[in-house]
Amino acid sequence: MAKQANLYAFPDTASLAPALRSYVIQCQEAGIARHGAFKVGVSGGSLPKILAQGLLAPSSGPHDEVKWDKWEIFFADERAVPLDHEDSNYKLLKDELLDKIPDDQSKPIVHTIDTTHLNDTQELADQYEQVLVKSFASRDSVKLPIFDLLLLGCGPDGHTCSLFPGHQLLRETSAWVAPIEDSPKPPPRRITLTLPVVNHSVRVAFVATGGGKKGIMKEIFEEGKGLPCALVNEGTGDRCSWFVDNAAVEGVSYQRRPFSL
Ligand SMILES: O=C(O)[C@H](O)[C@@H](O)[C@H](O)[C@H](O)COP(=O)(O)O
Repeated sequence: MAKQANLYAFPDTASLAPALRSYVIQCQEAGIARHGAFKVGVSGGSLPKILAQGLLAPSSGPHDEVKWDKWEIFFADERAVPLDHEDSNYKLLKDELLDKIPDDQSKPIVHTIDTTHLNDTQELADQYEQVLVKSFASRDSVKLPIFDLLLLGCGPDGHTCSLFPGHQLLRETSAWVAPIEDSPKPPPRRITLTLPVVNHSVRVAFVATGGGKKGIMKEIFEEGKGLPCALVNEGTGDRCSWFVDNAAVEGVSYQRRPFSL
């Protein structure tokens, strides 16, 4: 049987966050061992807050250190808005996490969109793809960028990044970063990593919490039906891990795994 996504369920966010921290640190160490840096993509939603809960906690020792100076942060998707706009995923990450990193610690490199191209989402996407090209070596020599980790959310319709159910963007096979002008969830104009890039990541972690998620979690894990989150599960197998609370997976028939590294 093909290897399947890991489902880790916790009683609440307070117990999920430290496990997510351990998982992220493991990915960080693997990235540093591979290429001297940790290249991570993040999305918006509730993720930055839960991530901050885990990552800003005090270190329990040398094997539990967040090495911010090695981090290169990218956005799995971003809205075509200024960086200080309420809809900006960068602003969300900045407010929830980046601004709270203590002053005596180094700061990560953060790759934001180039807001001079906000009026042209194709150009915005192309420019962001060039940021990836520079960081992951030239596009000619690298077929797809390989993130050490993508940290993603799951929308109530099963979307992830800005890849929405039934949207033609799910069939994109060439671009690394694509524009979308008709996102069913506002704001409509965004850019997003494409499905091949997501599925090529060394590891993918979803964070989904709250009882509002259980209907869509049932669909993703029991039926699939081509939902974007299910396509990532299928494309990444056991490289994919879900960090959820019990409420989000109540009644979902899929084997939970005890969390351990
Ligand atoms: O760009 C967006 O529309 C949101 O960022 C979205 O993709 C979010 O990640 C999911 O809807 C999960 O949201 P929650 O984590 O808040 O449930």
